Amino acid sequence: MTAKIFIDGEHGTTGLQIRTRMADRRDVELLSIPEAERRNAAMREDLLNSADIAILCLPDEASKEAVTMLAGNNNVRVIDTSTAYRVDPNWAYGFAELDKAQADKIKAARNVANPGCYPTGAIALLRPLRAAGLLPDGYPVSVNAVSGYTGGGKQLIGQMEDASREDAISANNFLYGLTLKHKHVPEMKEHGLLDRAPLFSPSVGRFAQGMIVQVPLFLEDLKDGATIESIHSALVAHYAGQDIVTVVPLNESATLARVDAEELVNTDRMKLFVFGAAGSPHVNLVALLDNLGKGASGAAVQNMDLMLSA
Ligand SMILES: NC(=O)C1=CN([C@@H]2O[C@H](COP(=O)(O)OP(=O)(O)OC[C@H]3O[C@@H](n4cnc5c(N)ncnc54)[C@H](OP(=O)(O)O)[C@@H]3O)[C@@H](O)[C@H]2O)C=CC1
Ligand SMILES: CC(=O)N[C@@H](CCC(=O)OP(=O)(O)O)C(=O)O
Repeated sequence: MTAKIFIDGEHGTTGLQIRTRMADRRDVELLSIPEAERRNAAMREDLLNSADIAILCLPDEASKEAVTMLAGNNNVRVIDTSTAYRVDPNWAYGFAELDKAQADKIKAARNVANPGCYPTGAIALLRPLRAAGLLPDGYPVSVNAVSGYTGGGKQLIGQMEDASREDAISANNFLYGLTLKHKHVPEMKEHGLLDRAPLFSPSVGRFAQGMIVQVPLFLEDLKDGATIESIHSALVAHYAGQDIVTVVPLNESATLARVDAEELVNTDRMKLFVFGAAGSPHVNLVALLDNLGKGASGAAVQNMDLMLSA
């Protein structure tokens, strides 16, 4: 039996990429809304309630509205790509590699909150170190990141690509979130198992897709005896047995002169690096991903596949 999938927001950036990923699939039937009707609430409600899985690719408020439209219908499972439910205990967090039990939680879940792009990188780096006891309580975590401009959806894409717009952005690289209150901070804290909110500073570059997330650490403030090798080993052990998140060997990362934010564009994978010289007091943890791949649409399709495999 083919599963019926409705992508609410299918004509937006994340929705379109999910549609593209499903284009050749015979095991799913895509229910579709014409672009001109994308905000037609009655049509959306009808399609949402006709699906086996609804994938919400909408702003937070519209996602909440969609969930309300599904109230009382126990037949529809939901994957939400917005920020609305990512720290809600009633929703499974859609990062399958979070720990050994998470993929099964997603398989069995009625509602799945797809992770944010930046948190995917940050949590991937931090959670294994917290779980292994290497990152002590109270450690002041900083997360610095750069995203391709598609991370800001249709609005930012227009501002970056159409110089004739009144609100066009001419910068090639800019910092934002300057109040340090980005909507992804609670999610990083919760699923990174942190006891203090991380200091998160995001930025955007003039490239469409791609992302680098950095977490610099001072070894002398970690658990006694923590080294670049023990940190790397904790990541390797955590991600053993799957092929979506790769931990780059230390001898390989030691030879690199640079990390290209676009290296994994149009893939659904993520690479993790541990940089630093032997004997140095500092390490820099780095996650490399496509903000629209493992950071959004690729993860949504991975979660859908897990749910369909239940
Ligand atoms: N882009 C990325 O890298 C990532 C995005 N996300 C999340 O995915 C969600 C979608 O983002 P993104 O695809 O980037 O955004 P876009 O703005 O590109 O697309 C959103 C789509 O939703 C539609 N929409 C907006 N409001 C409503 C509404 N009330 N009813 C029906 N449709 C509506 C928009 O229509 P219209 O054109 O009329 O505005 C548009 O088609 C957001 O929650 C975002 O935070 C998550 C991870 C990464
Ligand atoms: C470059 C850019 O603007 N990025 C977005 C985050 C993109 C994303 O991950 O969306 P979610 O919030 O749904 O996770 C931002 O900082 O608001």
